[in-house]
Amino acid sequence: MSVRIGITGVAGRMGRTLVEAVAAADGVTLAAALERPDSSLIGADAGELAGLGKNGVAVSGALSEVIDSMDVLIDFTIPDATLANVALCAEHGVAMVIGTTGFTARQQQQIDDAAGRIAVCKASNFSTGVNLCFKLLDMAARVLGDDVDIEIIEAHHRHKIDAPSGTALSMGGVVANALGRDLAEVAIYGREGQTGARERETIGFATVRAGDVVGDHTVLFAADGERIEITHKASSRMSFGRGAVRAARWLATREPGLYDMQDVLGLKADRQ
Ligand SMILES: NC(=O)C1=CN([C@@H]2O[C@H](COP(=O)(O)OP(=O)(O)OC[C@H]3O[C@@H](n4cnc5c(N)ncnc54)[C@H](OP(=O)(O)O)[C@@H]3O)[C@@H](O)[C@H]2O)C=CC1
Ligand SMILES: O=C(O)C1=N[C@H](C(=O)O)C[C@H](O)C1
Repeated sequence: MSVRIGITGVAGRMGRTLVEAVAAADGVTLAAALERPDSSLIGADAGELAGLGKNGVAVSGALSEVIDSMDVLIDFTIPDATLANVALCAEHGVAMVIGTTGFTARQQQQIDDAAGRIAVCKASNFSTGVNLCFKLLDMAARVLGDDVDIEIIEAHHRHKIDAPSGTALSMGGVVANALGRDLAEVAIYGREGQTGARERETIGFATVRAGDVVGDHTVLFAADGERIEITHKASSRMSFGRGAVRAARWLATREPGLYDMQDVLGLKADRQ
């Protein structure tokens, strides 16, 4: 059985990549493509928009009109749009893959609540490499403990609207958790002026926005006399697109609940 997929934000950088990723994957069909209701692209062919040639799927401006044609909605848009889609998907029993970043704690709670009714796979980063890095970071933090200063540096393209990146925050969460620290208490989001000396337990974040950088992340563990850096560099959005489509296929047969890419890749021992 082919999993029927809807993609919203289809004219965006990730939306177009996702159309390409669905076309390249086995066991999935593009059932619907969505954009803002007021977009000039409503009615355009989604395949042409993605540079693949016509695929016969016209861009729609209303999820309510096409929702019953899909098993899973993939959403890489903006938080407000994603939340409106979460509510409709929960009503219609449609699973969701969520790649959007920049949610507030309150918005995240709304997603958690919806996951009581539908299967949701939400990840700040759908690439296999970044998810492997999460495991490496956990191991590094546990081994290095409180003997190192930890700093997280990320770089993205000039169009990115949220900072730090969702991935950087997830990486901070992984190392904080491994060290028994609360990220909300120890995170330092940038430094300026007379900051005073660094306190060991803090976790610093530095953000670069420039040009067309797809997504670079480095976590630096610095001790006296040696440094370890764990770095991931994405050079193509297909690394995220392929992962999101893999997650959609995996999600189609799951019970309601909140999952992430670690579940999809089998990296969580307790969910096998
Ligand atoms: N988890 C992961 O692996 C990854 C996550 N991301 C995240 O995905 C999100 C999107 O990134 P990116 O593709 O670069 O951003 P873009 O701005 O290129 O794309 C977002 C698209 O969503 C559209 N959109 C906005 N509101 C709506 C709406 N109500 N209904 C339908 N479409 C809507 C936008 O339209 P318009 O331009 O007209 O506003 C735009 O086409 C970001 O949060 C980013 O951080 C990105 C890459 C990987
Ligand atoms: O906006 C992007 O481009 C990306 N966003 C995600 C994030 O915020 O971590 C993932 C990836 O780094 C690209």
